[in-house]
Amino acid sequence: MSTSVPLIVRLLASSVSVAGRAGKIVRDVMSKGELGIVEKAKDDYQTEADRSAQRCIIASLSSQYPKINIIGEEDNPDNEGDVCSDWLTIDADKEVLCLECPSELQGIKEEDIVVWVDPLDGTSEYTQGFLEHVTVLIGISVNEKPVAGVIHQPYYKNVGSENKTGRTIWGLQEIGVGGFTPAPPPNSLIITTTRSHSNPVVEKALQVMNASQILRVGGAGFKVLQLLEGKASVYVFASPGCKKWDTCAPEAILSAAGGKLTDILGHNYKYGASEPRPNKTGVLAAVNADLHNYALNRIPQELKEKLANK
Ligand SMILES: Nc1ncnc2c1ncn2[C@@H]1O[C@H](COP(=O)(O)O)[C@@H](O)[C@H]1OP(=O)(O)O
Ligand SMILES: [Mg+2]
Ligand SMILES: [Mg+2]
Ligand SMILES: [Mg+2]
Repeated sequence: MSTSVPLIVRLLASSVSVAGRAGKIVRDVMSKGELGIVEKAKDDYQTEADRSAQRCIIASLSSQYPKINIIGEEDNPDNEGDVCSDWLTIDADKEVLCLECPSELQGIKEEDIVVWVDPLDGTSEYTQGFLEHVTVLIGISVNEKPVAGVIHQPYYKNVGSENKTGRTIWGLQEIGVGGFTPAPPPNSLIITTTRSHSNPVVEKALQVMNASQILRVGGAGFKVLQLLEGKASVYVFASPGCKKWDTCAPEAILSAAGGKLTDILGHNYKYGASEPRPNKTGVLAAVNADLHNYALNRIPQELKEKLANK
């Protein structure tokens, strides 16, 4: 791959390709039927697909970009078993390689980059058969800010080309987004939120929204896709359950599309390598600032303080 292409663009193009390869591993594990489910903690599962997809992504990216700090959700899967040679993916998406590089990212070096990998977002839904909710997330942050990202949806049904399963959405700050058709938010207020990690505080933050509909689906990636495609207006999750790998890629793509992802108090998360992994103060996201503002102002101060002081 020509190194005349700026690093951040090459890395995004590599991430698009390897996310697709990881998505195939996710499908292959499911079709083999041996999920190898491990309960890491209460309501927190990991399957062979999570482990193998992460090994594929981290081995592929670190072989090409050895000085980038890559942080994955699954603890040290590379210590368990090797990486199959046909998982190693070093090609790069041709369309993305042609993208312009944002001016402020031209001189970025590998040491400036932290990549947050969620090899399988929506593990609960994966084990329960809600396969459309499953995504592979690769978030690229520079100096603690999410600047680019990939959401791959392994089970997306491409209408018209039945044999091609899956799609890959990407975003690059200042340049834009690709891999899908953006759509405006719905006419009435539709909220998207968790289906597998709710609690009374999460429910309270939903009630105050005065929404016409509440969609309960799995995965941070899938919810942000709903915002981008106009299926929901706001993503509200007043819980510390999500981690940096859940939100880095979705935030980068949403921001590149003109949207906003913050915590429940309206503050931005930082994505430096030393940041605490949990997003302690929840997730609030919308495809434009007006909807984000509306939702932020609907949440009562005491609920914000409850989350902030947990
Ligand atoms: N309480 C929790 N324990 C573990 N993971 C959580 C929890 N809450 C949220 N997550 C992670 O954030 C994602 C979005 O949350 P939800 O699906 O509940 O809306 C989940 O798919 C899961 O990611 P993952 O599936 O990668 O472990
Ligand atoms: Mg998990
Ligand atoms: Mg996740
Ligand atoms: Mg995961």
